[in-house]
Amino acid sequence: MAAISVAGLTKRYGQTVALDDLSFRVHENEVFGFLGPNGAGKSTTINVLLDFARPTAGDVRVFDHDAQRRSREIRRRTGVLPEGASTYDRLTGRQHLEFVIGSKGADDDPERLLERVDLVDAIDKKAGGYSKGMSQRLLLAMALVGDPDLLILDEPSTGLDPNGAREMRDIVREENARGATVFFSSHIMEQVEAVCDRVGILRDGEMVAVDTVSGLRDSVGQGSTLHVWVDHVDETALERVRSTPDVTAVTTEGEGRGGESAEPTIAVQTGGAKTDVIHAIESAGLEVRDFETEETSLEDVFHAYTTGSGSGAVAGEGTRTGTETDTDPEPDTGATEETEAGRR
Ligand SMILES: Nc1ncnc2c1ncn2[C@@H]1O[C@H](COP(=O)(O)OP(=O)(O)OP(=O)(O)O)[C@@H](O)[C@H]1O
Repeated sequence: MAAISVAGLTKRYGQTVALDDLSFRVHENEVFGFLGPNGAGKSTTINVLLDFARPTAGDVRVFDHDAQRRSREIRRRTGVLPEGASTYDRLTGRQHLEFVIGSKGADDDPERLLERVDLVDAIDKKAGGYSKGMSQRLLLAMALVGDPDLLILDEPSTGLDPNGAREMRDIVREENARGATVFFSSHIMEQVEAVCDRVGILRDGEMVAVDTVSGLRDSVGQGSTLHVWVDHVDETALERVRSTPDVTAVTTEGEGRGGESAEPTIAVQTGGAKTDVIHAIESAGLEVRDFETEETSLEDVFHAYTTGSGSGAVAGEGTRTGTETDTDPEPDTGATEETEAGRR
């Protein structure tokens, strides 16, 4: 059973198509990174998963429950850190947590939750006096109440300093080790790369790629870039490098490292053996002074897919097949349609 199954999801706001026939699955107990530029439709997708926005068309299931008809059950099993959520100035950290614990019928200890996010010292201080990062830590603690089966984190590192961001990643890993599925929406590549098993890239309401980070790297066809510093460059050497297996692009740079030396550089994009490239250069009589490899970053992959140069592969995906039916006869009336406040 998939933790999240989205099939043919379209969401329109008037003339705006926020989501366009979107389909993807998140497996149980995976950390799934949901990436996309501003306005791609990430928050809209999350709002539909939690029934804060109703789809125009499509089938959306969380733990095999229909997202509209079984939203109460889904929300009970889900911890959410919504993008742009704020805390209540007049309530303390403890009171925030007690409210969530009570409304979920959980029995967590607020002190233990705040220890996890390194905020226990401020447990009885009013959130109005919290810094942005402290508020974000409190919101993360609120999402952890009741050991949810699914954690939905929308831009969770907003307002966090590098230490806070690292702690947040540690918590994602701990939650995942406990058995939780984590749906991690962000446009910060490093965060996603550090914790996610698979990544989906959304562009203009469409999923343009779903794969592991390394699979996505391969799919943009760049492999890695080998920078080779040489004594001089000539056409014979470049031609030999171009005809080396798995080399996809060869460029030269006149400046050496730091810009002050005259050492020219050959930059080679290759999915194959680096030694083949070095041999090709040396066989043309050039002296190789140094070389280094630059892996394609997820940022490069993101750029390729969100600016139109990606290959558009959606790996390991498939829309839901079969004839699952939702058995809940009681439609949940707790939905708040399309309101920002409804996400909190
Ligand atoms: N309540 C709404 N009413 C009208 N249009 C909306 C509403 N919510 C979202 N949209 C539009 O839907 C599209 C997708 O927005 P969404 O907030 O889902 O994107 P996002 O990927 O979360 O962006 P960001 O990274 O900036 O948070 C945008 O064009 C946005 O303007």
